[in-house]
Amino acid sequence: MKESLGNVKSSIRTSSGRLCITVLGSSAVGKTALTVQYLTSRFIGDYYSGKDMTYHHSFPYMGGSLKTTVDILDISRPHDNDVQEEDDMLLSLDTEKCNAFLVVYSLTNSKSFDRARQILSRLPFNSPKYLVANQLDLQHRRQVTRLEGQAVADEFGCPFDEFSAAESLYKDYPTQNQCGVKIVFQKLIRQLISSSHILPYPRMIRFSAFSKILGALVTKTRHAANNNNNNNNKVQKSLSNTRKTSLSSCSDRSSNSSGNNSIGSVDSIAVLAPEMSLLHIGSSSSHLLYGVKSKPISIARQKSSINYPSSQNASI
Ligand SMILES: Nc1nc2c(ncn2[C@@H]2O[C@H](COP(=O)(O)OP(=O)(O)OP(=O)(O)O)[C@@H](O)[C@H]2O)c(=O)[nH]1
Repeated sequence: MKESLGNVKSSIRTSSGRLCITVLGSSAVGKTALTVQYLTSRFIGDYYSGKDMTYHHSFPYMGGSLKTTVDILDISRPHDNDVQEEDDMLLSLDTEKCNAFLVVYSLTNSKSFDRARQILSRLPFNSPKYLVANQLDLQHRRQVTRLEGQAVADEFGCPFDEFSAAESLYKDYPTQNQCGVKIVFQKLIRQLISSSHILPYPRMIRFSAFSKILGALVTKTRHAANNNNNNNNKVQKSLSNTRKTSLSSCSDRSSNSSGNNSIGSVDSIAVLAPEMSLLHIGSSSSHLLYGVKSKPISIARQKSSINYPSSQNASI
């Protein structure tokens, strides 16, 4: 038991700073089965119990134009005695971290329902949560009614549903629950995205603003180069000043083999960096940079031959 709780703590802590869904509940309620059902659309039936698992899940959003990685922590509870240590750990969770919780009980087991209620009462108030009753295919062994489940969910202000992780095996339970497991996880991830610092790309950088600035700079520099060297030196000086304020994360992807520092090479992006720095919010900058890369840079390439990797190669 101690070993398992040790795993619980370290799993939740190592995932800090990333989007994370933690699946909690009593032993054998189907936490692993639901997680595997979401990730693979399959019910496997027999899972190794006694080990916490972390699944790294790539989640597309904004119509597939962006992706984020979500850790799904499946906390194993091989035994249900000694809940005190788990409670302490839940109470100590940092409310600032990006954690959402899926609390699971089996509708065939009233003790697991009581435990789910306790867990909900110990979770950070503002974290996204979902209460799920599993094993809906085992209606004949039901010990907890749907109304009871709904009442607890209402008490903690979270959504509630009844599912069967074995939905691919059992087709004879209410059809509104088909694909339900997927919807639960997707709702939680969307809530996490909107409550984290990952801001949608289209609101953050405007295509027209980007191309206007780039166009103005290209024109200005050509003009300066054609007229005289003094003016050109001024432009170069302003570029180097601006470069100091640029995003440091630009540097790793902006190397130019020719070493050319003129407009149209690395400095074009450095000049644009003050605009881009609007996007540089907290730990989520890599996601935002992904948004910056996807369209505007291909435009920049058309106008000024910047040699950047294509947006398909951009990683988050
Ligand atoms: N009939 C049915 N069986 C299920 C369902 N979900 C899980 N099971 C079975 O219940 C058992 C326990 O499932 P797990 O997913 O391992 O449960 P867990 O909550 O992860 O258990 P621990 O790892 O011990 O904490 C397995 O034998 C599953 O096959 C379901 O929706 N319907």
